[in-house]
Parts: sequence; C-alpha cells; structure tokens
Amino acid sequence: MPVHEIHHPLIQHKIGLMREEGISSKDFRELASEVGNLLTYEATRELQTEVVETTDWNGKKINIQKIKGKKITVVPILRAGLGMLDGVLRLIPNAKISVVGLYRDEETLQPVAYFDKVVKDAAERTALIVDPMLATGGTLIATVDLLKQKGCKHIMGLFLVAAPEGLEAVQAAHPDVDIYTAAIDERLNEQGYILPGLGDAGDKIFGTR
Ligand SMILES: O=P(O)(O)OC[C@H]1O[C@H](OP(=O)(O)OP(=O)(O)O)[C@H](O)[C@@H]1O
Ligand SMILES: O=c1cc[nH]c(=O)[nH]1
Ligand SMILES: [Mg+2]
Repeated sequence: MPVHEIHHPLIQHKIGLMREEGISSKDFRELASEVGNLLTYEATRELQTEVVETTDWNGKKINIQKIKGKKITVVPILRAGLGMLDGVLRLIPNAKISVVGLYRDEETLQPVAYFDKVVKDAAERTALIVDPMLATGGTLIATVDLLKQKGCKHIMGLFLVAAPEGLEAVQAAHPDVDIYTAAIDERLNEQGYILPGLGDAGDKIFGTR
C-alpha cells in the first residue's frame, strides 16, 4: 500500500490552522474542503490520458488530452467525509458519487455501517474514498471491503490526518489501496483519537460538539 504524505506548503499551512484550539465550524469546514481539493490534485497525478481529436477556435483539427476510461467514483464516508467533498468535486466535477455511511462505536471503536449507495458501474471506475480521519483504520477497511464486494479493483483514499496504527492495519488488510494524507501523526490515545490530530472532525464540521 503506497502511503503518500503530502508535504506541500499550502497543505501543511492549512492543516496547521485546523489544529488550533477554538477553530470555528466555518473555518474548519472551509479548510477541510481546501485540503481535500489539494489532496485530489496530488492523488490524480497518475490518471491516464488519451489523445482525442477536436476542432480549435480557428477551425483547425488538433489533438488534445482527455482523461481515459470510465473515470472516478468519489466515496465520501458519512458524516465527516462530506466536509471534503466539494473540494474534491471542484477538480473532478463529472465524478459519480457513491455515499457510504459508517460511524465508529465509541466503546468498541468498531465501525457500524448504516448506509450505502454505490454507483452501479463502480467495478469500472477508480474509487476515491474521502474521509478526514484514518484512526484505527476500521472504517476504511470496512469501506474497502464493501467496494471490493461491488467489484472495485482500483481504490484510493484521501485523509486529512492518519495514525500509524491505522495505516498498519489497512496495509495488512488491503495492501493494494493507495493512501494520500496531509499528515501522519504520532499515535492514537486510549479513546482511539489521533494525537495531536484534529479532535472529532465530524463534530467540528457539523457543529455538533
Ligand atoms: O479509523 P477509525 O478508527 O475507524 O476512525 C475513523 C472514522 O471516525 C470518524 O468518523 P465517526 O465515526 O466519528 O463518524 P462521523 O463522521 O459521523 O462523525 C472519521 O470521520 C472516520 O470515519
Ligand atoms: O481523531 C479522530 C479519530 C476518529 N475520528 C475523529 O473525528 N477524530
Ligand atoms: Mg465523528
């Protein structure tokens, strides 16, 4: 599983702001979307293009590059993944969206699935999972299990912050998934929160703190 920690200065700056105490939901949401946008730029670097003939402004035949094949389904994980979604879609506006709902049980830290609506042709698309936090890795592993059951063969994930413990668990379960993250932090605390982390990303995005 290739893990890409993106060291771009804009990403580092914005993640730093997200860590500050007392950040408003408005600012947190805007930054989640902006970092989601920048991570999408990095994660789509390897997409293949093909030459397509078209007519230019002058009536001349020219060749241009277009993204090849069936393209992408973006997979936001409810709730917090919605906070990054518009930033992702600004770069790939034609992507189909496959929504998956899971929450982490506070006691057991196990993911509990409550919704999924995956596009019919998911097997022919690259799946781009979007979630701010990769903590124990349980939520991501359950999401990849589901997408593979639906036939997905190429799966990537975008995360604002990832914990080493979660990356290791995902590596063991799904070594073929590409992870893009703005930061690999130090560790999980006893409640399964990432340190230093961002706190509860869903609560900050939706104002339910
Ligand atoms: O790697 P894990 O240990 O599984 O934890 C990560 C998950 O926890 C958070 O969601 P949460 O369960 O808080 O749901 P929410 O988005 O509704 O707040 C986060 O957005 C991930 O989906
Ligand atoms: O640190 C964490 C871990 C899981 N979910 C969050 O929102 N934050
Ligand atoms: Mg939450």
